[in-house]
Amino acid sequence: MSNETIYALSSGAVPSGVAVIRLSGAKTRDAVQLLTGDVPPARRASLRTIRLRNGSIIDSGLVLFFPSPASFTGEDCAELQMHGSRAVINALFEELETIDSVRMAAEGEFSRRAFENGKLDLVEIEGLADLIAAETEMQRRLAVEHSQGKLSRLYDSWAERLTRARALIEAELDFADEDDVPGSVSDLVWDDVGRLQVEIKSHLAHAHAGEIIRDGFKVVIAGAPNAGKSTLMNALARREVAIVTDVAGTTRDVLHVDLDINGFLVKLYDTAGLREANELVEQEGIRRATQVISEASLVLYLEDMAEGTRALQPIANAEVLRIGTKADISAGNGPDAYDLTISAVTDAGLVALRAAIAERLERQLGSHSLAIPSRKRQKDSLAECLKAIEAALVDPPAELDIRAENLRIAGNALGRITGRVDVENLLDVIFSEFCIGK
Ligand SMILES: Nc1nc2c(c(=O)[nH]1)N(C=O)[C@@H](CNc1ccc(C(=O)N[C@@H](CCC(=O)O)C(=O)O)cc1)CN2
Ligand SMILES: Nc1nc2c(ncn2[C@@H]2O[C@H](COP(=O)(O)OP(=O)(O)OP(=O)(O)O)[C@@H](O)[C@H]2O)c(=O)[nH]1
Repeated sequence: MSNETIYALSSGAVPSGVAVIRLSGAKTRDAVQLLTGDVPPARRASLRTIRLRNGSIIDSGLVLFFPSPASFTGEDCAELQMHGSRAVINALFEELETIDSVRMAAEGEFSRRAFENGKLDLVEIEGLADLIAAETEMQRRLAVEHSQGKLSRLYDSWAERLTRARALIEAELDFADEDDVPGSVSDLVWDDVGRLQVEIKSHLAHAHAGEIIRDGFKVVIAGAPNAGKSTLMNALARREVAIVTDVAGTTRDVLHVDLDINGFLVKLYDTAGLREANELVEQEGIRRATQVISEASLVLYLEDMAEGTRALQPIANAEVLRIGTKADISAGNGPDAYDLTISAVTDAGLVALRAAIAERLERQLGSHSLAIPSRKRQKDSLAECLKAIEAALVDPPAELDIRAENLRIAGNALGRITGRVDVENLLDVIFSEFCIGK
């Protein structure tokens, strides 16, 4: 596979002002020569006319050549920066297809080659995928942290400590008879493994924050029919996402919008009004509402202050904000009955509500660095690492060779996160997340 040269459109949707077509592989130099008549000086943007073999002009563009190994993939790479029209790109691609062992890249194939050539590790690759998908400021910051190797360096340093510990234990095993490895060496080893255990535990405890930043903070609007749930959803989304009527039981399906609150992704859900329903569709709606409420990080529990109608209690493991609605027509039982009162008609209370969501979110996240895991894959391997360390430290201690074996298992779990240890079966899953051209 890797002796083929790949190409793809790496910039966004066409038409665009400029389109970047990337090439990587052994035939890159030949392809550039064929298209432009020469190979421009390394890493310098050079304006060239790009032609078909028969001499007719496709377009003029900037051409960059990155000789191996100093390129994104580590192979010979080139970029053709052309006018971003479908016709220009099609003509260029057709010409590239005529070159032997040059073909269109698959999703993530450039990044995969960068990984295979040791340019990026798996955490950096995942960070890059997250960076490309980032929509909010905090997602961007987290992704930058990952893509720049901050997390990888931490895992590598932990893996090194485990290796050092094992080396010292092996020495103790080898020289046990000779009595020349002082007992205190082994004490130092286990002290450090103990400290490592504490560090990994605390790191893992922050995974939840990483997941919330990457995947979003789930906020669910719940309450009795007609409480004003869909109206609030529309007001927060600033568009008509949900149907609003004065018919109780209008919302059936769970509706969803993404909000950006203080740079955090907030996933907001509108649910069917909670009541004893006889009708099948509404019952199903309520079942779905109950389900999403149970997964929420924060529930906005709405009550129409004019009606004072009490909904069925939602089943929330999450924090609940009690919100009195329709403040323009009723003050209800007074503000004390609610955490907040709002009116979607006058917009009263909406700024305070956004601030309250942000406050709950930031409180649930806690404040710490962004060198934290954000994916289940990372979390699972860290948990595995921790389990093996625990086994190595269990009291009363096991035989020394068994303890050393547990340290080896722990180190491998860390190595799998960065991809330095057997991960072949994971690669297809990870790289399929990318778009073509990355
Ligand atoms: N035009 C263009 N812009 C781009 C990219 C690109 O590929 N092309 N990138 C693509 O993601 C990002 C920048 N990331 C890059 C990362 C490494 C290398 C690279 O050539 N690395 C070599 C040389 C390093 C050096 O000279 O300092 C290497 O690592 O050996 C290039 C781009 C964003 N902007
Ligand atoms: N005066 C006033 N009316 C409101 C306000 N918010 C919603 N309403 C009205 O209350 C009625 C019900 O609003 P919806 O947003 O559909 O209520 P819901 O809770 O989504 O209702 P279901 O989908 O049936 O569960 C509509 O007629 C809205 O126009 C408000 O702040 N003030």
